Amino acid sequence: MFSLSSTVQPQVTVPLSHLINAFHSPKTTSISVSASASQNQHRDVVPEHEAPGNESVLNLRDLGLSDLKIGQIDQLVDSLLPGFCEGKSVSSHWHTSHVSAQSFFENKYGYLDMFTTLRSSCLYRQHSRTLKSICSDLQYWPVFIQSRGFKTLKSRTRRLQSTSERLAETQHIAPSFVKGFLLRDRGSDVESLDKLMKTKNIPEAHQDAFKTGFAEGFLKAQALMQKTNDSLRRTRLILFVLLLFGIYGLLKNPFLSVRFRTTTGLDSAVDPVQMKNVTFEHVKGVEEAKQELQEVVEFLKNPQKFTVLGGKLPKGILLVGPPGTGKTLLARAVAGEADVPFYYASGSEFDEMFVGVGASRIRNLFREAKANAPCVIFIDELDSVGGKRIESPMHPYSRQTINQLLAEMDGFKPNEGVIIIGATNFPEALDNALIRPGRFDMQVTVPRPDVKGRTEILKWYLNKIKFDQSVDPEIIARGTVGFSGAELENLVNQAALKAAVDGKEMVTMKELEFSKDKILMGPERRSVEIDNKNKTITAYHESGHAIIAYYTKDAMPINKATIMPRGPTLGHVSLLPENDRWNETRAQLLAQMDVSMGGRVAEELIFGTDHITTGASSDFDNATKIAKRMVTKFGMSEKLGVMTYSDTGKLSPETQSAIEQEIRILLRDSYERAKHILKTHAKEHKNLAEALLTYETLDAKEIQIVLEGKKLEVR
Ligand SMILES: Nc1ncnc2c1ncn2[C@@H]1O[C@H](COP(=O)(O)OP(=O)(O)OP(=O)(O)O)[C@@H](O)[C@H]1O
Ligand SMILES: [Zn+2]
Repeated sequence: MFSLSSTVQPQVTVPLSHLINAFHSPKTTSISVSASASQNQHRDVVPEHEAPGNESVLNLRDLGLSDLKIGQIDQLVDSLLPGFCEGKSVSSHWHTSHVSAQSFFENKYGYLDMFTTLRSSCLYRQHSRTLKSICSDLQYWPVFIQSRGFKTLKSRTRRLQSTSERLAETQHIAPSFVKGFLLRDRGSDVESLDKLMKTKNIPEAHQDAFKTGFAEGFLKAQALMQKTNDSLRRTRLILFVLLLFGIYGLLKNPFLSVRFRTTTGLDSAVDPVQMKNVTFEHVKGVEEAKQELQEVVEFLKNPQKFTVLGGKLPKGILLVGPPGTGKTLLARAVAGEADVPFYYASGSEFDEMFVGVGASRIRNLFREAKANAPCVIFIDELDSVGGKRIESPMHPYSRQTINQLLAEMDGFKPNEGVIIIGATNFPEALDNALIRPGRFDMQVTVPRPDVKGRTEILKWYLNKIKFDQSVDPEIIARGTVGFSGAELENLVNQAALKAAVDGKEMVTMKELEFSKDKILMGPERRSVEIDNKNKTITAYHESGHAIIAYYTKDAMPINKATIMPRGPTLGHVSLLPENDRWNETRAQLLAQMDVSMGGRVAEELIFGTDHITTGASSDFDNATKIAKRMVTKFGMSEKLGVMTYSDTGKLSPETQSAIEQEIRILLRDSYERAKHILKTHAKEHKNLAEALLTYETLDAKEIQIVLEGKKLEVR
């Protein structure tokens, strides 16, 4: 509430000239309001004794009114000077100015005119050239900043004050927030109300009322304004920071967003990782690769040793091998063995749609690495950055990226201590420039592990879980030809999960076999309902394979037989090679064909020719492939001789039919051999099929027991 107490009379003596001066708007400052104009309304007005020019300028702040609301001032003025507000000369101006905005632009649009603001600031005067260009750029932007909240009486008083002192500046009416910045540090020349009343001879009787009135209003307004001021300050700060960002962005790079992306993407690319915890101990089954990389480790540990002898080590090493064989692990182990920083980057990170982004990432990566030499830079999927697909519309800047990589590799000396290790699954896809001497000139093959390697890898990962002593990693290794290190790790993990699900305390062979089959053939399909007739057919079919494998000298040993549906199959028999087979003999190939034929032969012998099923198609596929290779590739047919026939479609019709003839004979003979074995061992065949119907799955030992005519222990 802003009201003067009722004791205050309307004819209170007020320093009118001061009030008038204080309420003057910029444009009326020069108009001197003579005391006589209002003399007839107030009897005790102190006469104007000072000329306007000499009079010390007084404003609302001097009176402690700087935070009063407009309405409250009106009220105050009205109670102090009844009829004053009706006076045309001053009051009309007052009313107009507090409803209108700071500028015509703002009045019209309700937004700040940013450009006028900038132009009117002293910043603009100091850095006129830079800001002028920004202004001219900015004005085409459809950005307006809402100015709500800036129009306070405080800012108006400041304006009044600065106006009286620097009239010229007020020609450009700057919004209050800029004014605020400009006037913020000015020293206050506020005189105390006491001093003021003394110098202006306010009668003592009215001094208290005068003070109380002002104090009340001041406090009230202060509380109301506090909130506005806080948000005002915050908004000022935000706007200022945004403005600085904008200016920085414009000066630095027109592609502001790209710039930010680059930096964030790059950070992850150049963060070195100290790989002390990974050593060659952790990489199993790739002994040759480890040996070749050992000298790189020596070099990183002691570069001087190599420099003294004048030896040059390759700058780049290319690890080539199928996915999951441990290439990344090997590169980490090199850094770990030498105890140097390891920089990991994936080739696909450098593949960017924007000009120069990939190249600049490479530049940064190498700059960072060189500063921390000796170290290892590892670029995974090198083919995606160093591939041959130049000028592809999907990767318009890949050429730039390759060039940058080449330039960086040429840019440091061989003995500087930076070793670049690249990894790829397709060395053929690499740009030739990358694999010439001086770049990735050393190739290390990381193949799929052999049976010995697989055993080692399985042992390594089995040691990380709880497993039963009966587990024989070698048996699993033998049955996982072609598995990579990553797949073997997965196999052990799946077995551990299976054991946990089944509530077992340890992983046994059963879980390991289970997860092997799951990876090889897909998950079991227990939910599939198979009728007894089909089950019986499957049991005899699978037993047929097993019997042939068991009684054929050169066939692989049986590992397991099952009639549990899995993936697309209804059952299967798995055989285990004793070793990885690098070479196969004619007898071995024929034995494989015979085992394949065993399924169909069994169906025919047991259920009759009319009841054979479609279930043998993949067996025939397999047998036919072997026969065809024997004839056309391995020179194992007497009739066609030791000659290879690569493109059978281009051969003469005679040769083609001769090949077909030979394949047919091989298959027919194989079928007959299988028939002979199954007829001979009909009893064992029946026993095995019935055991399968009872137990669903039989392992090698159990099959042997059944075939020896012994009884299986009840499980
Ligand atoms: N020889 C191995 N010895 C031990 N663990 C291995 C081996 N090979 C692979 N692994 C396991 O498999 C994981 C994946 O291997 P890694 O990432 O090194 O393969 P990669 O050859 O780099 O594959 P990609 O070509 O897909 O990048 C490794 O982290 C490790 O746990
Ligand atoms: Zn079959």
